[in-house]
Amino acid sequence: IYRITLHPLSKIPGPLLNCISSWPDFFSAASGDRHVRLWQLHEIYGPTVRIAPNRVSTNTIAAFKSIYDARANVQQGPLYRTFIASNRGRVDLLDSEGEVHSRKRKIISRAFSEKGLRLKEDSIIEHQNTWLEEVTKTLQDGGDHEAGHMWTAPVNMSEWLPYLTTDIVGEVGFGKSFELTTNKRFRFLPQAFKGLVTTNFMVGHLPPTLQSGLNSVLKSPIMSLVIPPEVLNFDKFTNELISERVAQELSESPATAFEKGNDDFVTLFRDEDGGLSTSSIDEIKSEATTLLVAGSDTVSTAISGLLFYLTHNPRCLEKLNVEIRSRFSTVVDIRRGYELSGAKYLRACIDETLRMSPPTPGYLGRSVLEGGITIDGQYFPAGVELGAPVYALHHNSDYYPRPNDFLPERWLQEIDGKPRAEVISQDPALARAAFAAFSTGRHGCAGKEFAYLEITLFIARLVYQYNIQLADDEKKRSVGEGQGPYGPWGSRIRGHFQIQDHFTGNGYGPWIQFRRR
Ligand code: HEM
Repeated sequence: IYRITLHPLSKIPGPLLNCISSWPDFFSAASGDRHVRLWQLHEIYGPTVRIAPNRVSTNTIAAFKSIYDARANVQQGPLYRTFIASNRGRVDLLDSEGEVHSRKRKIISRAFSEKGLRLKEDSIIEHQNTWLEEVTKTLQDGGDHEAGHMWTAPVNMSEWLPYLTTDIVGEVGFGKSFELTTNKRFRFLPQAFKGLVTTNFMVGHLPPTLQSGLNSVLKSPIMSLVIPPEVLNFDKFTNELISERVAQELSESPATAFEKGNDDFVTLFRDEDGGLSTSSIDEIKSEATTLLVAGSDTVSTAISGLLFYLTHNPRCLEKLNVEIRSRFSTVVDIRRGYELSGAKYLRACIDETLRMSPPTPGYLGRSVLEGGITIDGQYFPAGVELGAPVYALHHNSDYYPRPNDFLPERWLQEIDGKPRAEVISQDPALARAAFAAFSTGRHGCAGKEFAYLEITLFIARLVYQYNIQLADDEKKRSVGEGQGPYGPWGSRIRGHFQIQDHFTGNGYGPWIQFRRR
């Protein structure tokens, strides 16, 4: 009764069950569809909704800016304590606060600086070339180069792209390619990432009393009896990976390492004297898990989504083909620089994909600190959890007219030489302001520029060299799409790439075929 009468959040609208118990939000998180459920709640209850006794969701730009502002009076919410627990009590960049966070962030940001990106470009391209060679090796049954029938067999992007993005993050982050693309040995990794985030996401949404109990269990060795084998293998894998890389690093003087252009996370964590102390090594281990997951899962979901939307919207694919094929005269020229950053339609397609099916689609909760915070004119006291869920913001029709249509044009000032206003009633500045795919503020994505580079190079080099199409097999064509008129509200549109929200989001498909131009 207290929770719906005298509680400081009692005036905030929301379903009665959510206001009195944390279980409905837990079940929503466990289902993988919490992002859609939050969108539904905003459609019903308006911009501010109480989604659990002590948890509020908002879907306005002002709230998004205030909650995630670098100086906002908040800290990472309870979910992040579960991340710490499952990382054996070690605190990493994503879970840390204050000075610890600033120091870690400074180190990790060096990897994604202008110089860092320049150093990594060759490696990204090399991995993408290997991947393309591998997935285009098998022609469809009856395929015959001579006869001009050269479509490859359909390839499941959400199975194959994680191999590529894991290879890339391994190479640039830890100086070691895992070679998932060409070798089956480490192909358990993407499943392990998924298992780990899904478990953490569920535990992190249990009612508070149960959660703190389970967090202690997560830290204890007894967990190794119940943790799925691929997650245990992952733990062993990161420990061995870092130990091996550290031994190699220590065999080189700091000057040699930097001269050789080593700028992975191991080199970056050297202290001012060039040493690598035991605490730094422990710190690298704690960062490894986050970086491997944050840097691979997200990018593969983004590229899968983009291939889904391009093959479902032939008009957009055609425009993109024309843009890329007319800007470059050879694939070798497709690198960072003026021509690639001038490919505005490509960037608009990427942003529209990240809007429609964001790889981190959900509610990134923040706990209000002593002194409280005012959001959209409303005061929230210390202890309340606040968040502006990415998917709900991205489908808010006040900011994005026709929110379920894939319209890259909404991001452009000029469309085919005509002022944008004549083509679509979308203010690109408003679209930009409500864009939350990478979040913002102190914990905003550290790898944003790296992610754009990876996706841009991949798509530009792909469409320059290949024609692509959705699998011609009826069953495979529908993988990844919405469920049609009988599916749940918010998941019905066939042309909408569906994702599951487990903190990072995963999709299924699309199955794509390639044909060399
Ligand atoms: C399309 C791709 C990506 C998307 C949509 C994305 C999105 C995000 C979001 C929303 C956050 C904030 C999470 C939170 O507040 O809980 C975040 C944080 C982070 N991301 Fe990304 N990310 C992407 C790619 C990458 C890549 C490629 C890397 C690195 C290789 C990376 C590294 C990080 C790190 C280290 C953080 C934590 C930052 C901090 O807490 O200070 N991300 N990302």
